[in-house]
Amino acid sequence: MDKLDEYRQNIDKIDKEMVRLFEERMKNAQNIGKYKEEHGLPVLNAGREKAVIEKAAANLKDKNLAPYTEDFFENMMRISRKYQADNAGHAVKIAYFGIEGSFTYEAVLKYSENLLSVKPVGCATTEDVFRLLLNDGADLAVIPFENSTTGAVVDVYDLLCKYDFYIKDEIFLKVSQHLMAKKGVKKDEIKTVYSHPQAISQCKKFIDFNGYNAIPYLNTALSAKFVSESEKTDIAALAGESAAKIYNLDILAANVNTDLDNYTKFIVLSKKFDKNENADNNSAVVSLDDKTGMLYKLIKIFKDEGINLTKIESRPDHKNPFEYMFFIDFDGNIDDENVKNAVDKAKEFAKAFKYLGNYKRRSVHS
Ligand SMILES: O=C(O)C(=O)C[C@]1(C(=O)O)C=C[C@@H](O)C=C1
Repeated sequence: MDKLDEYRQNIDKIDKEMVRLFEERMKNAQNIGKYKEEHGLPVLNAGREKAVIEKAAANLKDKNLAPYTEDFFENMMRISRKYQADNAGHAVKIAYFGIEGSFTYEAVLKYSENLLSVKPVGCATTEDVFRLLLNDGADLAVIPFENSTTGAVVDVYDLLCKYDFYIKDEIFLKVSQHLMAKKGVKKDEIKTVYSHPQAISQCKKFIDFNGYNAIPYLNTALSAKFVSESEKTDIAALAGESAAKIYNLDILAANVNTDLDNYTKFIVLSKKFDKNENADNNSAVVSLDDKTGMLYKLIKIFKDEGINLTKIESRPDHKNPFEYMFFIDFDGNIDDENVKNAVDKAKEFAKAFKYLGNYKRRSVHS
């Protein structure tokens, strides 16, 4: 028996023992999952995960293995969470854009800190997310809406007009893009980078400086997966840190987005309108007749009710070329008398007025 066979035999024995321990661990995770469901506790416990990872690293004899151990435990607890959610009786199904490791997936995790069991369901395109919610394949949907560097995620604005869903909440996430490639690939070998068009725009300076050929891809995490599965060694992806971990890629350059304070706002969509007494922000989309002073008159409705209009974003009206729809946000709860009045008056005044929801305003620090 040569040395290779001997090492492999050792590994086989270790794996057998690991499978036994894995099964035992998963059994306990399942019990914890049941307990949490019965006691109304969320599956994700970020504090506990941090403590588990720190304890595992502290137990190492060879400290060089610390980053690998952290990776190993992070992944194991991700699997454990998924198992808990898969076994839960009442998990909230959340449709989201992308696959595990996408920024939207991170947003779902952040949102699920406040929920009991959550089953994230990944979708390849933003419209697939809307379709899944429409066809009862999900209870809620999470979708990117606006980025602090590149602005509106325009197709989502258009989909909000096409489908009749309500915005139920918003989630802010700091977005850091990293250049990542297969293990062993050097940065100077890279010629082509793949990513979502928004990520490509966010990293434009870095791409231009390095002379990369940038190819748009469906999603940041999908581009990372594509790179990990490709035979090519001159390609890289632009994606987040968790995508690098999940798809086993090396980060060759970190934080390559032009604007380092780069945030994305995600919205949570629901089919039904739920009243929320803490809600203090309204969204609507309005179209107006193409006549002098119409926008002024719309704004005046809110001013006269003493309501702060916090956003106006115009988007082309696809049914009427070179006419525009106005996406507006305004303060207040829909049960406030002045908000009700303003909405009623705006509905009467506008050519079309679609109320998009009443939810709690969050900030990049929340
Ligand atoms: O300890 C818990 O609360 C668990 O649910 C178990 C576990 C784990 O696998 O260790 C899984 C998910 C939590 O986010 C934290 C830890």
